Amino acid sequence: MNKNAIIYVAGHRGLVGGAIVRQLEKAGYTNLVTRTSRELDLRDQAQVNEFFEAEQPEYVFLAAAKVGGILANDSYPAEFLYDNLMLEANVIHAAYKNGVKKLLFLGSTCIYPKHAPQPMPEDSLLTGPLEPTNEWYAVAKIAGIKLCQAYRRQYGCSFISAMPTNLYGIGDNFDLEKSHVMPALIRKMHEAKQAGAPSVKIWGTGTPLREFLFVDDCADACLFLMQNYDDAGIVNIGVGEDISIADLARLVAGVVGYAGELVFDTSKPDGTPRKLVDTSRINALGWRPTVSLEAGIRLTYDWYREQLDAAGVRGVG
Ligand SMILES: NC(=O)C1=CN([C@@H]2O[C@H](COP(=O)(O)OP(=O)(O)OC[C@H]3O[C@@H](n4cnc5c(N)ncnc54)[C@H](OP(=O)(O)O)[C@@H]3O)[C@@H](O)[C@H]2O)C=CC1
Ligand SMILES: C[C@H]1O[C@H](OP(=O)(O)OP(=O)(O)OC[C@H]2O[C@@H](n3cnc4c(=O)[nH]c(N)nc43)[C@H](O)[C@@H]2O)[C@@H](O)[C@@H](O)C1=O
Repeated sequence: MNKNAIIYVAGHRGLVGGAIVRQLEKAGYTNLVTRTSRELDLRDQAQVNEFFEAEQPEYVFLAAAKVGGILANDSYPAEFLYDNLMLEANVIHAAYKNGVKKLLFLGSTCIYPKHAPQPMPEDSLLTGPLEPTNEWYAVAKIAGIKLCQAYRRQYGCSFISAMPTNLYGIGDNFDLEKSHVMPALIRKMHEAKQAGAPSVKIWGTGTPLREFLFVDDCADACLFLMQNYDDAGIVNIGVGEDISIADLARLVAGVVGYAGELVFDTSKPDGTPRKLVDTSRINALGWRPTVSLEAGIRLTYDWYREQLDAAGVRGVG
């Protein structure tokens, strides 16, 4: 990618798309094209075709998707399947039709079977049943991977797919019903501290194991793959270490400065018991993350408080 190449970042207002834009700008790329979902609904094929014909992007980071935590995935199976299938099919097909030089599709580690070997290697894809709370989303993401591989095989398109582990960081969604666990814990602990509440509810048993990657590290990996990788095989992006949800809650409580009790609400789902990716493929290519879990939580908490401050919400403790 030369520095004035036309680069379309789909989903630039989201957690990952926002971080990709920050990385691209930091690296000196000057010709970024972005659209909000209001300006361009990627589920609409006519709008997508018109956009690609007009803008002629040379590179595409496909970070637009219908995304959410365990409860949102479990509650809205139709949208998680339909929206994601439509938008990725439209973007990938238009990228082929308009001669895009390279496209990076973002999947997720929930594409792997619920009981995949740990850490999960890329070749465990499609070797067993999926985790029921997110199978709709996972099926759409697997279809996106297969679209990239099909257009590469039939038409020689340089379309690649990356599978990031659970992400968090600046620009995250802090909605308590729809978010992932990290922003939910930060918000719950912060509000409990402000209110002097004696306890905080943590969903599930606290025993599931998850791996967390700071989003700017993920964006760095996306840029690295765009520049250094061109193959049909999918590539995991992760840190290679996991933590139980109970220990994560204790870590977040420490960063926020909340000393109350953690109560486990077992009426909420645990989801997959463990999700740790095998990162040997991306490590062998020469990429590693740089932000530790505790440092990443601190950066995210600082950013969250800045947002509250800017919105005039009491709670900067
Ligand atoms: N968050 C995580 O933990 C993980 C995320 N990923 C992957 O990273 C990618 C981005 O996720 P993340 O940044 O967290 O998600 P966010 O929800 O933060 O952002 C998604 C973005 O997609 C855009 N979007 C959604 N629907 C449409 C549509 N119909 N038309 C146009 N744009 C649309 C939204 O645009 P707008 O704001 O304009 O409405 C939004 O900014 C996804 O593919 C996801 O699978 C992978 C692993 C983990
Ligand atoms: C990225 C990934 O994200 C999702 O999978 P998930 O890892 O299960 O997601 P999660 O972050 O929502 O939960 C992780 C764990 O944490 C527990 N947990 C505790 N307390 C809260 C809580 O307050 N909120 C949430 N959301 N979870 C909580 C929760 O019960 C679960 O055991 C899928 O969308 C999937 O499609 C996907 O790709």
